[in-house]
Amino acid sequence: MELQLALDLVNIPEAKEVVAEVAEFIDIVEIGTPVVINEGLHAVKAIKEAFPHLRVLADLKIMDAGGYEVMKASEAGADIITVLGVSDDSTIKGAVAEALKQGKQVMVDMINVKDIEGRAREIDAFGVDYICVHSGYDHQAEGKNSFEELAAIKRVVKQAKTAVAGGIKMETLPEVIQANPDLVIVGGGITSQADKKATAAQMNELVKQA
Ligand SMILES: O=C([C@H](O)CO)[C@H](O)[C@H](O)COP(=O)(O)O
Repeated sequence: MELQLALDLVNIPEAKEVVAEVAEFIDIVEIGTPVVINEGLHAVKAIKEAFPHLRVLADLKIMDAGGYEVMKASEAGADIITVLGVSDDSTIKGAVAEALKQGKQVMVDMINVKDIEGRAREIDAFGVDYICVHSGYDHQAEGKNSFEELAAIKRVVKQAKTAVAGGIKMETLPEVIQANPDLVIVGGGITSQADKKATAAQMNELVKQA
């Protein structure tokens, strides 16, 4: 099981500071959608250059032009790029084809997908690398999480790795780990803590034991 740190509410210098603090305890660093909106793909480039040993995920949440956007994120140094599960099949297939060409990986974010099992089964057949269930900020504000959805994709996904994101904290991490995803994604659960390094270290220990 691996741990991904999501950076959402920072600029490039702040992102570098946080990653420097926790780098030894994470496998993947995510340049979150708000960071890409504010800073562009420069943020991906800056983090990859500063931390070449870490895999960098560009959370573009691609909805259209899958091949082109995967190409641009790849040029910036992203190792993994996100595409939305609600997007057209052709968008996901285009993203996968381009990622294969570039030696990169595609993660499908299932945010707001209604038929999680059915869509995960379809998307798994497209050859994506990760399928991620995700409670976004707006869902989290309504007290929701994606833990049941994780169990649902675990039932049907045969080829892709499974991932879970959205509001995961130290207190909820054991429940998440029990469902046995391949990748756990944590943003605020680390970045909002006074001691980010200690929190990332504890989370890493739990994740690696699983
Ligand atoms: O993808 C995310 C969200 O939609 C904002 O772009 C976050 O990276 C993801 O939810 C993980 O962050 P936390 O919910 O703070 O753990």
